Amino acid sequence: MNVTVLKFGGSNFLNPEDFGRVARHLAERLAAGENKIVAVVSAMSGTTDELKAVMLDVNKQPKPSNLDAALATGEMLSACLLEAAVSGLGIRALSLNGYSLGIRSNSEFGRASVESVDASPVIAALQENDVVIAAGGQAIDQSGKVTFLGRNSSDLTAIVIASMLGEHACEIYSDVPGVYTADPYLVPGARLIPEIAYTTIARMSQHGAKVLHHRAVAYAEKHAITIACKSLTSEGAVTGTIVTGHGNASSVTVARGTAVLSCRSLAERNKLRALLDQHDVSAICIEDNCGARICILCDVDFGIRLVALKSIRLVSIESRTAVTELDSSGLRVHLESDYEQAISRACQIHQRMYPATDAEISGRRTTKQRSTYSSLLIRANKAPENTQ
Ligand SMILES: Nc1ncnc2c1ncn2[C@@H]1O[C@H](COP(=O)(O)OP(=O)(O)O)[C@@H](O)[C@H]1O
Ligand SMILES: N[C@@H](CC(=O)OP(=O)(O)O)C(=O)O
Repeated sequence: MNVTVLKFGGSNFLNPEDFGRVARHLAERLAAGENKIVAVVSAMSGTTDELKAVMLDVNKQPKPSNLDAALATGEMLSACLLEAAVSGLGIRALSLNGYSLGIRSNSEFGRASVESVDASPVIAALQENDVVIAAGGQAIDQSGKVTFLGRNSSDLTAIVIASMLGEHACEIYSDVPGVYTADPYLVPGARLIPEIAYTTIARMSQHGAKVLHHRAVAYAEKHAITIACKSLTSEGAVTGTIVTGHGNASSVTVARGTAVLSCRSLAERNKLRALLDQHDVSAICIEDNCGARICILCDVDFGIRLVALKSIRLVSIESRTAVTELDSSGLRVHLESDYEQAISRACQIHQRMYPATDAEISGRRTTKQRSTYSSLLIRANKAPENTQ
């Protein structure tokens, strides 16, 4: 069966009307001759943070499995809303979620790893429907509990589904058309990279380039899946970057909310480093004269929980923004306590890498629109537009 696999990130869903916009794009693709479509969706922009905050309001230390089940509802709702929008256009559509997708993970709640896949539920759904919608970032463990695959992990779900269906390509839609030399919302003059190697984008992603998830990129490389990074505009889909085996570019990344852990000795820090590596948590040792420190760059909550589970005693944990320059000579990480300071530093580094024109320098940073949890619920209670 010839299947097109696409993923729509939370940045595509700022408002409930956006489900209709994505549904119309899927309808156009089918009308243009595509056979079957799997659309993987993320929670609406900002929803995962809001769900987490609500849970922590109710219980400061929820069971990890309980928290995962709550976070997964963000993507489950998006999948239901897209199913409603697509079927409202008269297209046969069905949504699946962690319980029904056929993706199994281990039980490392908070950032579980995919262990096995069974394509039969998705294939059965595709036989009966033209569009199958999958809730991203979730799976089930051995005991049937839903697990969360980590922040921004819907990309991983899309690549896993493409691979399980034997496809060699996956389209990832975001609010930017592709991978840039820096976050284009923060650094004026950031340049679009038309083709980039898996290893280069994976490193950028581990250091804060959210546009693609590094574990999704690693899975794509292992299973020879080409990723097309795209954006849905009023003129249709635009492709900005293709991720394949080639392409390199210097870049600067900004990762907000990284955790700097001060250990009691170098030996303890090395032990901690080994533990984080073993669980595939990106971290770097800080080599300076300020003691034995290590910085967790992604999966921060999961990393800190691991440390607590192993009863490793720390001197302190501090939050920092990490600014990383990546070029052919390797990478350098700068840690800043002030976010605005971190952005200025990123801009300076980028200006050194890619001297900008006056127009680019005077360009102002753009901000993103975020929806709120309460407005989401109020709007989701309204009848879908196209279901008369
Ligand atoms: N180097 C980069 N290239 C493109 N986008 C980047 C980069 N670094 C950070 N970003 C950010 O990644 C965002 C897209 O990722 P994300 O917010 O997770 O989108 P989605 O919800 O669609 O998955 C962009 O809006 C941009 O702010
Ligand atoms: N629940 C995930 C959803 C996800 O993957 O997000 P996105 O595709 O919008 O980066 C998160 O926000 O972490």
